[in-house]
Amino acid sequence: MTYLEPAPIKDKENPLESMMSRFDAAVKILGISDEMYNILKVPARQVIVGLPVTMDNGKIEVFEGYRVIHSTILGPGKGGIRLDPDVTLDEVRALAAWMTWKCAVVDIPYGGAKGGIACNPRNMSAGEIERLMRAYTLSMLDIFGPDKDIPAPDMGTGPREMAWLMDEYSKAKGMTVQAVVTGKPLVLGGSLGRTEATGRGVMVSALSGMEKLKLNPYRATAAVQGFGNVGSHAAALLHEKGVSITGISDISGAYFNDKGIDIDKAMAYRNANNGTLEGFGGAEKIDAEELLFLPVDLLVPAAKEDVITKNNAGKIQAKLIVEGANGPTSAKADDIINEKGIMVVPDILANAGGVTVSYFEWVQNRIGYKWTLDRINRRSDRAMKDAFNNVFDISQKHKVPMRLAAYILAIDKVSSSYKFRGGYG
Ligand SMILES: NC(=O)C1=CN([C@@H]2O[C@H](COP(=O)(O)OP(=O)(O)OC[C@H]3O[C@@H](n4cnc5c(N)ncnc54)[C@H](OP(=O)(O)O)[C@@H]3O)[C@@H](O)[C@H]2O)C=CC1
Ligand SMILES: O=C(O)CCC(=O)C(=O)O
Repeated sequence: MTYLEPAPIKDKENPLESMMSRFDAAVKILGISDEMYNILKVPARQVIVGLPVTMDNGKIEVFEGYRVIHSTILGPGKGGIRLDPDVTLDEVRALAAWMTWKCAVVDIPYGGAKGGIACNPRNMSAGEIERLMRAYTLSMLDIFGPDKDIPAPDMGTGPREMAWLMDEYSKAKGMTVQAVVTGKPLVLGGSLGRTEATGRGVMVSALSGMEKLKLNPYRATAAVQGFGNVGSHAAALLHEKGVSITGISDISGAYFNDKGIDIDKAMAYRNANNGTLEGFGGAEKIDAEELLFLPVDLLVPAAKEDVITKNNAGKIQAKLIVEGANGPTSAKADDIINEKGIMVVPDILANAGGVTVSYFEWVQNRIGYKWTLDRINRRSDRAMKDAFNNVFDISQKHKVPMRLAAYILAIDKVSSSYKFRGGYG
């Protein structure tokens, strides 16, 4: 085959390599042409910007920001913005491609995009973050747009940052443009249910997986890595469905209680404690990585990518892994996990509840109407359940794990849409 070479990769387990390795495997099963392979592989647009920001001490610091639009074949680019010191262009490229596949898996009319700024929001004041977000938005004025590319929250960002983005974009355009961004505060056109949406989709995926494995949620135990937007809501909603959450973690470490952790208490503690679980008294503090190896039925990695690797996958005891984070399992760990017979509901399916409700937010902004929470939850639960069943059926048909099945579904959909549209230039 005459495939374009991927960008040089220093770290052998980086997320772009992991994404490409699954993409390659699915492409082989689908028998996609070399030309289509290259069309789907190379991002449609990659933007790198320098962002000078006046810090509180009066000095100017320059941050590097990225936006990658992987594909607009199914619709406008869609994907969150990440603030994290580890952000790199390769990471954003992988995350953007995952958005393309994710939107195709849950059947929403979007392409895939992602943004990131290399910075440490934990060490920045609200004012510094606001100036950074506004600078980023101004530098992306020609990229963003309700019909072009619609950002949303990801690690390190939430409704507050989306409000600043909407405001800056709207001022530059001379009118209020709600639909340019999703995950906004409710008063600015945010949607009911968006805050919990990703965690809720994780819960629906976990219950669907448990059903296939004949695990009773009322007798099941779970460990959740990451206690931010995705992890904390996933833990709370699983707890509500009867699952005993025996392990949780954030950057401060991991916390274990074999009788089950009171998740409401943990959330209240974190909210009152500057966003961290440090010092949480409802559980014993254990080594952070040990959380992955706890004797639980369900493991939900909901922090960041490449936490499950070839070096530690062998120690996982869970029967079911539901990926709340994007790319938490490196491609090199897949075989080990598959050999152990662990069922994995992959990221591009399991965490798609967030973008699904983002899509509902965008629809509501465009029709100028608000839906009830009940309507939103029913529709997103159904979208998640349908997507789970579609992926499960493909995995049975091709006798492949759920991850590969999800890529097959997505790549088939995007490539056939491209063929119908034509216009190869
Ligand atoms: N927000 C969304 O709607 C969606 C998010 N995702 C993905 O889910 C993941 C989490 O995102 P989100 O919840 O929004 O991000 P948040 O920033 O809200 O939360 C991230 C959480 O992970 C914790 N964390 C970071 N590094 C580690 C580590 N090494 N070990 C344990 N915990 C760690 C953070 O701890 P601390 O707070 O102490 O820093 C925090 O609790 C990301 O992969 C994101 O791409 C996917 C789909 C949608
Ligand atoms: O809500 C969205 O539009 C995107 C969320 C996101 O970044 C993701 O699913 O990884």
